Amino acid sequence: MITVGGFNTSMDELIQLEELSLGKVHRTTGVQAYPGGKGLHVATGIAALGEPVALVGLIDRGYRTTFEDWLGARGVAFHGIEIEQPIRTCFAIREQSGRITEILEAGPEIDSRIEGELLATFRKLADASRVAVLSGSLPRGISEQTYAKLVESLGTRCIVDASGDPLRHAIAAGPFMVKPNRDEAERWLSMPIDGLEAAAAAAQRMAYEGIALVVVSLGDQGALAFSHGVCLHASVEIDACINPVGSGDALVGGMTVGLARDWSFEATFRLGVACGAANALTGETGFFRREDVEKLFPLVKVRTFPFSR
Ligand SMILES: O=P(O)(O)OC[C@@]1(O)O[C@H](CO)[C@@H](O)[C@@H]1O
Repeated sequence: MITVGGFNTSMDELIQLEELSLGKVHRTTGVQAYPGGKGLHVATGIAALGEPVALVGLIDRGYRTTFEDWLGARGVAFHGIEIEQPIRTCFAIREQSGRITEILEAGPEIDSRIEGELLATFRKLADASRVAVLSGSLPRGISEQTYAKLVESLGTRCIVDASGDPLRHAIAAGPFMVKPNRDEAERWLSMPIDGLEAAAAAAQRMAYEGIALVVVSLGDQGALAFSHGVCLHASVEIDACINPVGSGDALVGGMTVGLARDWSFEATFRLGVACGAANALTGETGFFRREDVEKLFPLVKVRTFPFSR
């Protein structure tokens, strides 16, 4: 089994507009709402590839049935820790041009009792798993060291996809894999990442902190992966980018499956990049079709990135 900690669950609203102009009144051309949060997308991606997966996250009474039904239908065992306050809403505004603007609510503040339940549930499941994933922002009220402490205390290989201080602390704790995007890697390095060379340098520096596998996702430039002195670049062309929100989560889901199956570095990375691209082919946020992944997998161009510093 694989366990995903996607503690700060959300309802994701995808709002479609002709064009966004700051300070103006807008009328929508479409609105869709989906259960969301980075960890939830990672878990549904893992399930879509056929691996048993559990997701641990917050839930409120109003949305419990929606989440359980939605996740159950996708093959994810949901361990929702119930809170009194509503879970957060995250908005993605998609303009006709395809440009996307995200507005993310911080979410409810939780107390020590809920934190205890959340972490105990995650630890128990993760300890019995082949791989554990910690993904997304932490709920307010939880220490920024939480991911780091979990990484240190678990006997399972851990993958962390986070940002800011939770990422910084987690990197210092030495998880098996981290997957920052360009912005997150820039914040960690306090330096701009203006191309593949700089992304490779960032990945190498993270790896030197004691991380076996570092992947930096770079949007339409693909992704770079660094492991045991080898740097790979991978990308794949797709016909139309419909909704790229959640592509990083899909990449993490695919790589988690590759790791759980003990695939090679190259095959694991290829699967991750195929999943990330497949995610952009559907309108639903953080969702891909397995058949798209199967079509894209052989088309992903993976090459050794000539890099030495
Ligand atoms: O605040 P977090 O957890 O870091 O990110 C939340 C979020 O942007 O991540 C997903 C897309 O990757 C969406 O479900 C959600 O809106």
